[in-house]
Amino acid sequence: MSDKLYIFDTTLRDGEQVPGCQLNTVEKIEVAKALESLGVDVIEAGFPVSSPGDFNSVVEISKAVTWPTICALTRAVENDIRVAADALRYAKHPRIHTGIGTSDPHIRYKFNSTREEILERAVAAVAYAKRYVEDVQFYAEDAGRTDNEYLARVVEAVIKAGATVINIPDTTGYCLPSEFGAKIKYLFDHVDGIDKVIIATHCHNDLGMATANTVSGIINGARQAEVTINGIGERAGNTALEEVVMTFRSHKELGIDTDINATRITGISSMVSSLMNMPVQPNKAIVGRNAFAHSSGIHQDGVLKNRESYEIIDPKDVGIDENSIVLTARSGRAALKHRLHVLGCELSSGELDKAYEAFLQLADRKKEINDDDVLMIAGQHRKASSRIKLDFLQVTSGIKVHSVASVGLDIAGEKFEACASGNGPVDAALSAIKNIIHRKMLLKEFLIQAINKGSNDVGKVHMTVEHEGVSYYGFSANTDIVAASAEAFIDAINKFVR
Ligand SMILES: CC(=O)SCCNC(=O)CCNC(=O)[C@H](O)C(C)(C)COP(=O)(O)OP(=O)(O)OC[C@H]1O[C@@H](n2cnc3c(N)ncnc32)[C@H](O)[C@@H]1OP(=O)(O)O
Ligand SMILES: CC(C)C(=O)C(=O)O
Repeated sequence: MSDKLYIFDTTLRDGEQVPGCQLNTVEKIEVAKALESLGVDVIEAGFPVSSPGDFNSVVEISKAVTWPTICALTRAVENDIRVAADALRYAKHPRIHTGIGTSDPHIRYKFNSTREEILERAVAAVAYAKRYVEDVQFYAEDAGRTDNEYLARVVEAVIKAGATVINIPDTTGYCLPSEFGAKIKYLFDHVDGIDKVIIATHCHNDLGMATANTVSGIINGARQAEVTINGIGERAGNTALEEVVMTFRSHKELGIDTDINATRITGISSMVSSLMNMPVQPNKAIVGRNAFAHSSGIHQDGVLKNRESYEIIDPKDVGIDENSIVLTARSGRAALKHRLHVLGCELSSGELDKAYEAFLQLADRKKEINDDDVLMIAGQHRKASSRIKLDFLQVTSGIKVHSVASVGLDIAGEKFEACASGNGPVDAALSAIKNIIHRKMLLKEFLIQAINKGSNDVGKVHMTVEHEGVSYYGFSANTDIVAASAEAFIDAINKFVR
């Protein structure tokens, strides 16, 4: 039996505070429903007093969502709490999240106050919120930099006032994981009544330690993790939901788990990223596009032999069909062979060696080799066993000059050469080929496509050549589109010349 870790998602409150990430009510409902399907326990839907739009979003999310608790944030201010309670009136499980800064910098600079006064305001806010809802969560803002002894006094007092959940935020992302874990342990060791409430972590990522701090807090007794999808949030962001969930799924020996349906993680990550115009960095844990991509030969070989060589999570567990083997100049034969196999091309080991040489030459010119490139390389091997092969091709063309091509063909081991001019380089090259192959041939279809973007890219040529009333298809791909056209023409001719 695992201990349950409650997931409190604040994508729609702390995440939405980020400049450019604001969502309208319809979009927020869409995210809230996705969070519900994901299996989060609490959705922090907004800060109702902050604007009529945010108030309305909390109202509508409360109506739209059934299972999760709906939480609304307030300051330790009576009007904030009244407005939050009003916004939550349709929630099936409402929670008011109230609190105040408890660190010395907050007390001195933000509030120009004293520890005693702040303690009294904290208790009063919780007691006031209790008039409206049973479930009251208290946050000690900047708890990460709050003196532990004082923090323990505040926590004990708000528990006595009726708080059901106590949130210990590392608001400025300052703590070390050991320090944050020790803080949570200190509270468990020094606060009367702490066993009656749930302790929550709410860590920011200013030093890149949000997830580490959250995990450390949970190992030391916290049972609610406050997180956002993709880790979005103020400044460097909040703890990422996907990282916490998958840490506990990966470390079963910790005996802690969530109710999250992790196979929905990738889908909701893309949804939030696109609705909030917030791209996910490619190397982001779990949800970055490279999180399950292997691009170096040694890793690819290892993963192809057994996924677990380089993967601690099965991509299917987070909603990705399969990992990806990205072909680059750092890939080896194992990866190329695998891709060829997936594309239906089986090569002998000698052929694979040759294909690999061609692959490396192309990979040094292009950043990434895609399936069309691989097919092109495999196609070159088909060409190698063809009767007619292109031996050489030279073309001159330009503006206000005639295009001229000279072509050399190898036909069953015998060499032939011819020249021709044309109204463009492709026309000249094809005419030169016709001057060697004396057959009636009609070019019926001719299509050139760039495979990707960029002037260094490979061009694909598809061609249909009619001979004696029958159409023959020819294909080639080459970074030189005139060469690709000549090769596609020869590919088609090879199909009717014996
Ligand atoms: C760490 C966090 O993420 S906390 C949540 C942060 N999110 C937001 O701030 C977004 C929503 N905020 C808002 O819309 C506005 O700031 C409002 C509506 C809350 C307040 O607006 P204003 O009344 O114009 O105040 P303003 O934003 O300028 O200043 C904040 C005031 O709240 C006080 N305050 C800040 N936190 C708290 C708190 N937890 N409890 C009580 N008072 C607080 C400040 O001391 C300051 O008071 P002062 O004006 O007496 O000095
Ligand atoms: C309001 C609190 C929970 C917060 O967002 C923080 O301290 O970062």
